Amino acid sequence: MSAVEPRRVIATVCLSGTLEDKLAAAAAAGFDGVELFENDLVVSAASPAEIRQRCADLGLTIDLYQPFRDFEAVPPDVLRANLRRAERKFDVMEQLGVDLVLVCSTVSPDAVDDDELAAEQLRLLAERAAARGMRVAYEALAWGRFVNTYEHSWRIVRRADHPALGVCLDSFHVLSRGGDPALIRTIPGEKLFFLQLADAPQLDMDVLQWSRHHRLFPGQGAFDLPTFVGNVLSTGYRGPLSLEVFNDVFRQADPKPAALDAMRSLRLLEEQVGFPVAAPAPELSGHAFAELTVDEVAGAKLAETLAALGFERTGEHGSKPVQLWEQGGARVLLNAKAETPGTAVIGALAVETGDPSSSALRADAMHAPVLPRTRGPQEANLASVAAPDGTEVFFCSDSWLADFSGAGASPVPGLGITGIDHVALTQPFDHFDEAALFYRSVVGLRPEPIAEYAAPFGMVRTRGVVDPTGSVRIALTGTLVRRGEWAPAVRDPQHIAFACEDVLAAARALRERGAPVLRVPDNYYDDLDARLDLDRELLVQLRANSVLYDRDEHGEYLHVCTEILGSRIFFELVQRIGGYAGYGVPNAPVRMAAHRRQRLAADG
Ligand SMILES: O=C(O)c1ccc(O)c(O)c1
Ligand SMILES: [Mg+2]
Repeated sequence: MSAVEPRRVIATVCLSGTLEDKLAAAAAAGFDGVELFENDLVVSAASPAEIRQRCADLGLTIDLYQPFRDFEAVPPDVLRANLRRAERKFDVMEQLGVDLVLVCSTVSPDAVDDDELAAEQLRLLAERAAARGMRVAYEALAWGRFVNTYEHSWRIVRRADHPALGVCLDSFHVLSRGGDPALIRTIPGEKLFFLQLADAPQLDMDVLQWSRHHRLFPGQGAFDLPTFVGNVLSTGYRGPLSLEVFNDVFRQADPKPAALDAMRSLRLLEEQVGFPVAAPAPELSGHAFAELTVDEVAGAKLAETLAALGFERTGEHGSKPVQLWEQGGARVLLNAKAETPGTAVIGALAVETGDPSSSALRADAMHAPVLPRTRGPQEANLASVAAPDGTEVFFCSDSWLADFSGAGASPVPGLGITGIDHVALTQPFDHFDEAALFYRSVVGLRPEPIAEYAAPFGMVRTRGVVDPTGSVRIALTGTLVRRGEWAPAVRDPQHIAFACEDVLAAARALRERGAPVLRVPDNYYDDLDARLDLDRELLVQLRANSVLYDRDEHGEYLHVCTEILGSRIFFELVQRIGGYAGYGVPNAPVRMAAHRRQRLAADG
């Protein structure tokens, strides 16, 4: 693979805002250039020359002007009008300083199914473009009326045989139709004028709707983009890698973080196809700790619950109001820095890496800069970055423990907790796909398949991101849409799930200790019995102790939750038997409804 970095380009359609917002965001994220969408220019008060200057000031080139639609295979009078329209657009392009225009395959009722005519007319267009020092890239839309595969667009371009006419490849149009990207290798690289990249979730729907609403940045969906791009690069193509993502959420999202999300996706893709990377993600060996940001009141409640769970308060931070609680390999920090009464949120999570400084380098290369931090002279130098939802992610070896001193014995015996199994973060709507990509590209976790389910307060999806050895797990949850003000009594709950050797025994002990265990209704156990035909005695025990149960093809999962503590935290004890790989997703709606009952009862 070439050691030369590719040009990184983003289509203005990917981002929200006016053209000024989009250009500023693209430049701030480090893009080299943009595909300028006509709509963005038409609504702008700036002249094309001013837009050109603005881009130059930001260090951006305009790599493509688009789209030009419904040009080819038309009767003579329509052709005349289309050529006139094209000349007007060439005028605009001249002022913009852009020499490449994208022409999409026609969807017009005026067009006829005639490749010879299409090629002849595109050749005419290419001649007009060439006379002005410009070129035309012809793109097969997946829903094009006659031309809807890249092979077909290439046949027409070959037939037209003009140096100013080439193909624009768009991964969405190829992969959404199940096209074979290997045939791309038969196109000479110099006839590939442009490469547009988009991923998408695997949906069974009309391809135009799929494309206009659901595209994702590479690495966020189900398409095999590394293979696709590998094929393109093998032709000798060395033009830009350009993101063209039509997505309803991104169109409304703050363009600055959206552009960073886009840039991360491109960097990850570059790595996957063999471009040099600044720093590979080092191996991880587990969760070092989870830190809860609390106020005094919620902090006391959480401390009490941790004690009931058998945690020991083993230390105090040397210079900050932070307590360390431990059991087995599980470590929780309570940081009493919150000012809002009742606050209890996951402020930070920490992963153990053999090489914290490489992890920090990796994060920086993936556009997640290390956060500034104040520390005392003797304290460990911990690097952390901000996840899209604001959670701080630390990279640690075990030296951080030296910052804590003093110890206290637990008032009650431990409950067989061995470590943190996973940290579950409810993502603000708009940040779900961005978060999965963040953990993948910055931290080196692998996204698992998305589970989608109906919950009391909306359709919800959950996706785990896990390191290759399964030692670090983060469960991301989010709603599919967010409309209106109606909301559950607990907004965006978060939890820490502790791995436990015997959840039933632990649940029994918790009940005896009067710990705030979440009550699970009888209907759930009746349904469990109907669905899974569990052993009688096991079912009795689960029911008596409010323990939830699930199984998959690998094994079984027992879990028990506490009530919500403070604003949005609960703890969970989980027991994986025989390689169960999930998070008890079928039980999530039961838990959500139970937490609402608990909250309403407490408020009531
Ligand atoms: O949806 C469209 O119309 C459209 C326009 C231009 C493109 O490059 C594309 O892939 C789709
Ligand atoms: Mg396209």
